[in-house]
Order: sequence, then C-alpha cells, then structure tokens
Amino acid sequence: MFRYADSKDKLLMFFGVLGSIGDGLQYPLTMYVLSHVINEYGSSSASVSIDTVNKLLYVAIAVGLSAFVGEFSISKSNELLPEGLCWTRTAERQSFIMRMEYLKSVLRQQVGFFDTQEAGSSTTHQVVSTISNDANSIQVAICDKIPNCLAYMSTFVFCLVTSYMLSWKLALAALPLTLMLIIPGLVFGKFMVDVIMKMVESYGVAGGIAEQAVSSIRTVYSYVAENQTLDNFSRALQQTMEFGIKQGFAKGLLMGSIGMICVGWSFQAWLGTYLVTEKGEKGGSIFVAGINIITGELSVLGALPNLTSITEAMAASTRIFQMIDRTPSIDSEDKKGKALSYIRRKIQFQDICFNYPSRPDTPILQGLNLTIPYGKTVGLVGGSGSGKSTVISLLQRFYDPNQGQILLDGHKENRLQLKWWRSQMGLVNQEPVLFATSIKENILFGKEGASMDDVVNAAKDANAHDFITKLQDGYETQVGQFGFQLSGGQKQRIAIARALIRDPKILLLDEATSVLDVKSKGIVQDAIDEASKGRTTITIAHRLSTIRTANLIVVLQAGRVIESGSHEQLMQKNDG
Ligand SMILES: Nc1ncnc2c1ncn2[C@@H]1O[C@H](COP(=O)(O)OP(=O)(O)OP(=O)(O)O)[C@@H](O)[C@H]1O
Repeated sequence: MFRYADSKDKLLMFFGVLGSIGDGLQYPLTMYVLSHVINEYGSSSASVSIDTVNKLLYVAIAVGLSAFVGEFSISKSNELLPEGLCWTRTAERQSFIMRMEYLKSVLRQQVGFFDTQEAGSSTTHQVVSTISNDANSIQVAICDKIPNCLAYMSTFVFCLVTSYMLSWKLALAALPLTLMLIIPGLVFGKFMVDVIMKMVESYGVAGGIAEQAVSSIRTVYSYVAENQTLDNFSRALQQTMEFGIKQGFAKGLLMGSIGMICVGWSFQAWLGTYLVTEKGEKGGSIFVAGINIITGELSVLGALPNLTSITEAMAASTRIFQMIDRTPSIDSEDKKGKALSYIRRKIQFQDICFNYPSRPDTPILQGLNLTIPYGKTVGLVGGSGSGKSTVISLLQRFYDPNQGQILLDGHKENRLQLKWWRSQMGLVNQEPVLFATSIKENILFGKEGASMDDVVNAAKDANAHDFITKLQDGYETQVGQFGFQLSGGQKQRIAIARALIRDPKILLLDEATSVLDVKSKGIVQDAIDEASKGRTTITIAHRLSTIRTANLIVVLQAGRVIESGSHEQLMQKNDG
C-alpha cells in the first residue's frame, strides 16, 4: 500500500506514527496518575499535604505535555506538524500518484485486454470505480484508519502495561477473560472483512449494468428496455443483499461477544475486593488497573472497524498494483522501436493469419497477402465479417498477427516505435466517437498543442468550417456525450478534421460515409477525396461504387484476398 511513499512521505508517516502512539498513550497515562490521586486521597492515615497536591499537579502537567508532543512534532524545516496533518498530507500525495499510475497503465494496455473482460463486467465501470472508490479507500485508510488503529493499539498496550504495573495479580488473572473477548472479536471481524470484500465485488457488477445503460440511454429508451435493465440490476443486487445478511450476522456475533466484558468486570470486582481487603493492595491501584484492563479490551474492539477498512484498502491497492504492474504485449510506452524520418514506400501484409484474443478458436485472417502502394488509395471491399476492419486494426497495431508480418518500407511493424507509428495515421470510423467537450477541443485531440489556425484549416479541409461558424458558439460549441448534439454528417466532418489536423501520412477510412444521407455523403466524400490527395489511403466500403476512384480495389472473403485490380478491371471481370 505504501509503494509510492517517497522520503518526504516516510518522514510524514514517522511523525504521524509518533502522534498516533501519543494519542493512545494519553488515557492510560492519565488513569495511571489518577490511581495515585485516589490512593493518596483514599489513604486513611492523614490529610493530603500541599506538597502531595503539587506533586500530582506536576505529573498531570507532564501527561498533558507528553500528549501535546505526541500530537505535534517538529519537522526538519521547523514547521509544527500536527499528527492529523501528517497523515492527511501523505495520504493525498500517495493516492495522487497511485491514481495517475493506474490510469497511465490502463491507457497503455493493448486493445485485446479490453476485449477479454469477464462476462457481466464493464471495463469503463471498473476503471472509474477503481480510480474513485479504490483509490479513495486507500486515501481514507492512510489519513484516518491507520492513525486510529495505531492509537487504539497504543491504548491497548499501555493499558495492559499500566494495569500490570498497578496490580500484576489482577492483570494476570484477567488475561484469560481478555483473550475470550479478543479472539472471537478477531474471528468474527475477519469473517466480516471477507463478506465485505465480496459485497464490493458484487456492487461492481451492478454498477457495470447501470453504467452501460446510462451511457447507451437512447438504445435503452428506443427498445423500451428500462424494465429489462432494472431486472438485471436487481438480480445483481440480490447477491449483494445475501452478503449483507451474512455481514449482519457476523456483526451480531461480534457485538454479542462484547458481553464478555460484563463477566470480566464482575470477576475483577470480586478479585479486586479480595486483593484490597485480604492482600493489602491499594484501592486506587486496583480500581484503575481494572478500568485499564476493560479499556484495553474495548480498544482492541475499537480498532477492528479500522482494521476492516485497512484490509479493504490493502485489497484495493492489490487491484491497483495488479493493473500498474501489468506489462502489455503491445506497449505504447515502449520507446525502443524505430521512428523513421519519412515514409516513402509500400505497406505489405505478408501471409497474415490472425484471430482475436477473445476468440482464439475463430480464425479471422487466413493467409492474407496485400500490398498498399505509397501515396495511393486502396479500397477494401467484401461481405460483412470478411475481415476488412481487422486489417485496419492490425495496421494500427491494436493487435499482433499470429503468423506472418506487416512491413512498412521493409521495416517490420512490430519493430517500429508504436506511438510514432500510430501518429502517422488518421482514422475515420463509420460512427465516429466525439468527446463531451467543444468542437475545438475535439479537433485538437488529433494533434496536441496545435494552433487555432491549424484547427480552422483542418475544419476547412474537412468541409466543416462553414457549418461550425454558423453555430452560435462556433468552435466553442459543446458536442455533448459521444457528440449527440450534432448530426451524423457534422460528427463525421469533425472526425475528418481531427484526422487531418495531424497531417497523417496514412489515412484510414472505415466506411466513413456509409451512414450518411445522399447530401451529407456528397459533402463528406468531397472532403475525403480532397484529404486523400498525396496520402496513402485505405478506405473500406461495402460496395464497389463507393470506391470507384481508388487506384486499387481489393476484395476480401473469409480473411483472404480473392480479387484485386482497378474499378474497371473488376467490373469487367464480374461482367465476364
Ligand atoms: N474485438 C473483436 N473480438 C472478437 N471478434 C471480433 C472482434 N472484432 C471483430 N471480430 C470478429 O472478426 C470478424 C471480422 O470482423 P471485421 O470487423 O474485420 O469485419 P468487416 O469485414 O469489417 O465487417 P463489416 O463490414 O460488417 O464491418 C467478424 O466475424 C467479427 O465478429
């Protein structure tokens, strides 16, 4: 859990630990002083002298000061560091780095990782829940639960020590009863922790269902699937309820076991009376030793809920570190590969065989051979499921082929620096996804740090500038979640502008106009034709007519090239 604690955090935690121990020490120490006060006042011999009162006063002041020192420590830079501030500060620092490292690791995973999530779980929900809930439980554990737990444990230890100092006979005799209280507490507490962990997991499934429904709310409404969604949600919650009942049962046993305190108290009262009357022990010492034994026992029980939260936080940190330590087989952060200074020759797919990691038994590409000449437009056509989009996914290195190789200017794709390679490409999908921000930010997503002039030029090249300037807020117009506030054609043109702003050497168009009406299709197609000039372009279409102007058309069937040539050549062949 403390993997990201640097030397400053270690120093903060050191002072925090001192403060927490000091916190826990206050009560037993005060009671210890009180035992002397009671002994003095209860003494039958004489009246209490002013010297005795002064002595007790000094001890009380010393206890107060030690508590102060425990809670406030002086750091190297002479700042006064209250215990709470130490823990809060280090908790913020450590959880901040953890959140950052977690998201960084999620963003560097290969696409296949997101395909192979367990059934019923949503990756989006898992990531959001880990960043908010898991990281938060770690932060709360460090800033609150660990100091509390330390303070309780310190109270427990010092209560036992002082009670032994005051009357070792009473403390020793009470030991079996103390164990009878603590052991069931720990057992039921552990059971509760396990149940809580399972509850958290099953809440995750329910959360995933809610997240998917809300993010696809239009589909839910149009299929009148509200009840179906609620049923699924309720089924997922059902399991949580069962865990809740088990948790209640464990809690009941835990609370019930606290009844042992009454037994202990009665026993101590009987034994204490005997020790005072028969063995000459002092009343104040016996009274305070008894109270400290009970307080020590209660402190262990008080520490339990904190221990539960700490265990939860440890489980959360295991989940977070599992992701952080996950090295993807296709690593976008890997800087080892080559970044070529220019691309001027062909892209080759040589004997590619591929299946998706989530479906290892279903071959998708089966010995695909394809050559894409530099600066030309190549159209991929074929029936649904023939593997056209898969070719683009492999080119972007979302996946690696199982056999064969992809070459760029003779260099193997998997030897190229991944970020450089992907930055050479601009992709426009059938249904482009825009982010819930302004049009300007969406276009800028294509090239970090580009100027407003670049944004406007890209929008002009994509035939989008005119419609954007007619909107009330122009480039600052918010597009809504996934771009819902724009029409299909408008979204598509912004997606083209986003691809063009990075001036890609390779343009990838995956049925970019297939969902548009005739008028929008014309406008978007003009933008695409203009954008394709001088670039290697791979365009996917269902029908030959859509890619009439392509220099080369390749027909795919069941993951293989079955025909290729110009539009005329293919038309002639088909006629023949
Ligand atoms: N992420 C994935 N995980 C598992 N299988 C997938 C995945 N993506 C696609 N497939 C499967 O791979 C096959 C080829 O899909 P692909 O999207 O490449 O076809 P396509 O020719 O582009 O089809 P369409 O024209 O319908 O878009 C299909 O059978 C599809 O079910």
